[in-house]
Amino acid sequence: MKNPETARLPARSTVAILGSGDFSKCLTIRLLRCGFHVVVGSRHPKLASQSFPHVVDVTHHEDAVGKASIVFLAIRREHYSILWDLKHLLEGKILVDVSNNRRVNQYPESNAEYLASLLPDSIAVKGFNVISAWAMQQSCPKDASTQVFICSDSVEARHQIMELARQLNFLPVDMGTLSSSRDIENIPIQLFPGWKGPVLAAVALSIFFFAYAFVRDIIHPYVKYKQSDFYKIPIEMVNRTLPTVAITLLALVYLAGQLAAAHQLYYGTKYRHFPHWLEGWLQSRKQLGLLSFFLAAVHVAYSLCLPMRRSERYLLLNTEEVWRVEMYVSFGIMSLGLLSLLAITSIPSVHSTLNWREFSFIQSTLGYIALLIATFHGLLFGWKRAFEEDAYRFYLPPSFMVALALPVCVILGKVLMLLPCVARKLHRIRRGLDTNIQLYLNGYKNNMPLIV
Ligand SMILES: NC(=O)C1=CN([C@@H]2O[C@H](COP(=O)(O)OP(=O)(O)OC[C@H]3O[C@@H](n4cnc5c(N)ncnc54)[C@H](OP(=O)(O)O)[C@@H]3O)[C@@H](O)[C@H]2O)C=CC1
Ligand SMILES: [Cu+2]
Repeated sequence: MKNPETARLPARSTVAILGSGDFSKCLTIRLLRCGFHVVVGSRHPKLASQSFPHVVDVTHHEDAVGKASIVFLAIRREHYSILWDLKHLLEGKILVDVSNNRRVNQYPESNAEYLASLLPDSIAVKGFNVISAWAMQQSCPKDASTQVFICSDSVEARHQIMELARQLNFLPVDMGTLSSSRDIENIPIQLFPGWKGPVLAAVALSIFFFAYAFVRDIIHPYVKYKQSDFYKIPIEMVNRTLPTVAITLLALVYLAGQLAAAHQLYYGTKYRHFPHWLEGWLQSRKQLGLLSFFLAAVHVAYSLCLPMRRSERYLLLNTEEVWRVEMYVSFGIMSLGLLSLLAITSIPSVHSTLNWREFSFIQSTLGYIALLIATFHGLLFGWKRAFEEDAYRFYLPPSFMVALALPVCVILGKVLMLLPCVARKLHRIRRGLDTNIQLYLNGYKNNMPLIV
């Protein structure tokens, strides 16, 4: 078996592409733009050449692979059998498999491993499959969407293709041996893999809080006073459910971190694995936070479209009431503002402009502050109602009170966690004061008082 060229790829070197479909066309454009020469292999070169720029050499498969040491396979896995006839021509060449499947784990082995078993004398490299044809022909902003994952059993070939990716203005990510190709092939076809748990949690909480409010605020008046409030379902009920779910999700974001800290404290080490469920929970904090943000934003929209009838009631309210309403609206807006900051900083291109400390300051410190303010928003919304007798229907308290239980616990948990830090700081300040007083007294004794 011949070795692939190890030198860096000089510009104007030739790259071959088999297949003349969308991916082939877009890859050709990118290669040309970055100074490479391209030769395309097609079953019908005459026909295919019409859709490529003139400088591209569109020819038969045999001819194309003979002209380059790197060959991109822009054909589907189902058609890899045509490579069998080119076997001797492809010996020692680097074959880049860019293919994707329609379903996760569609075949027993990954496409790249299948290719390697089909042509053992060539060098299979997996890569570029996460880039869509459309993104391929874009000029290239440097963000997460330009990452390409590359793997191969040949270290040299892998490095050579990573270098090529860099020259095409992509960000190559070294994924090691060809056994990673299955994971790489699954990347573009997973539908929101990290979102399943958080969305299920949001849906379950929504159903719970909606049913809760429905029983309390619709069924109860109906049973007790024959009063029909069903018209409240589309706006009032929904707007009662949204903030309760939003604040519960936000509390869940921080509860996971606290459980992790408790786990570490309990076992006295941070090198012990978290249980599976906690690991999953920790990894879905970003999604939980974004869902919370989304629901809070919708809650604001709903609140705005609740008729401005409240403003008339202002005339009837006493000063204390006006204060309460003003403050609860203001806290709501503030916490939404902070939540949008959290949401924006979790976008990869924004995230990458922050260092680790900045990111954790925004996501952790400001996140807790957002939770605290949102809790105040809820408390101010109904501090009086909680103590009124008719607030309890079927012995059920208003849903905002149920929803506030978890955030309050999480905030108390954080305060508990902060206590040792505060105590240590106080201790340090006191020790500092003690020494200063001692110095002062000593100085006083020696007739030279110190100013502290
Ligand atoms: N389109 C995209 O956005 C992306 C595509 N990919 C992957 O790139 C590969 C190509 O995709 P795409 O360009 O969209 O597909 P197309 O269907 O547009 O093109 C595939 C090409 O394969 C050749 N071909 C078709 N049938 C046969 C056959 N029976 N035998 C041999 N060759 C055949 C044809 O070229 P000719 O007629 O010249 O021989 C055809 O142009 C796929 O594996 C896909 O998974 C990966 C990432 C993104
Ligand atoms: Cu609110």
